[in-house]
Amino acid sequence: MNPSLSQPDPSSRTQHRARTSWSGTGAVAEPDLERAAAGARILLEALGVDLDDESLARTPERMAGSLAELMSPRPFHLTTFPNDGGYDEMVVARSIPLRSLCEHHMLPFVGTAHIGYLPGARILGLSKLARVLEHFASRPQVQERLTVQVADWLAAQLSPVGVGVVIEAEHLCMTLRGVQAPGTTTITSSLRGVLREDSRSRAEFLALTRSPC
Ligand SMILES: Nc1nc2c(ncn2[C@@H]2O[C@H](COP(=O)(O)OP(=O)(O)OP(=O)(O)O)[C@@H](O)[C@H]2O)c(=O)[nH]1
Ligand SMILES: [Zn+2]
Repeated sequence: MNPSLSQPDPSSRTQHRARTSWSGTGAVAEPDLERAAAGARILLEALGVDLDDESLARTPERMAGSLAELMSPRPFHLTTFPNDGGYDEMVVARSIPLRSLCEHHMLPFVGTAHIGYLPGARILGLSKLARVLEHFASRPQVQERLTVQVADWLAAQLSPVGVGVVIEAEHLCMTLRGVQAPGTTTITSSLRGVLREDSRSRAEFLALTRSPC
């Protein structure tokens, strides 16, 4: 397991690598783009696509590159600051855009996330709430696991009093194909600490994720 994702780091900046190698979390190894393009060519031809057309000639390479891009989290460092002011109310980043890849169909799911926490001794650089989402979204995923991974990571890295993650997403495998239920979105949530145990804190967090700007 990548130690930077499992252990709180005493320093305020922890580098998070773009690629990870452990199994069971949807993480992927370095891509072999040449082999991926060859595979995409076989797939498209088997599906009856004519790749002789000039416009499609490089489609296998583009397809391989696009999928690899959706599985490539950008590296980021964790930045935290001492909570000198003793801030003890909720910090919530709302409507963070999300794109990920359904691990069953390799089709995108897209939506928004609301991520918040009740600070303890340290506060988090705000952009890191979006960066950690992007980190775990950039791999073949299921929405439930993504939601839990973001909450677990924040709980482990920040030791906050509470953590809340709500994700609402449209799965193209459900809206464009298969059952074809356009407009359906799926909501998942993961709460830790006080946000899970205290009904008023939970209600406050969930209200903040819903209230108009
Ligand atoms: N729980 C969960 N299921 C997902 C997610 N993304 C896709 N799925 C579901 O994964 C399931 C895969 O089921 P299968 O029956 O093997 O696949 P399928 O025959 O293509 O199913 P249909 O989509 O119903 O046509 C489908 O029900 C998808 O809706 C997710 O993030 N979480
Ligand atoms: Zn799917």
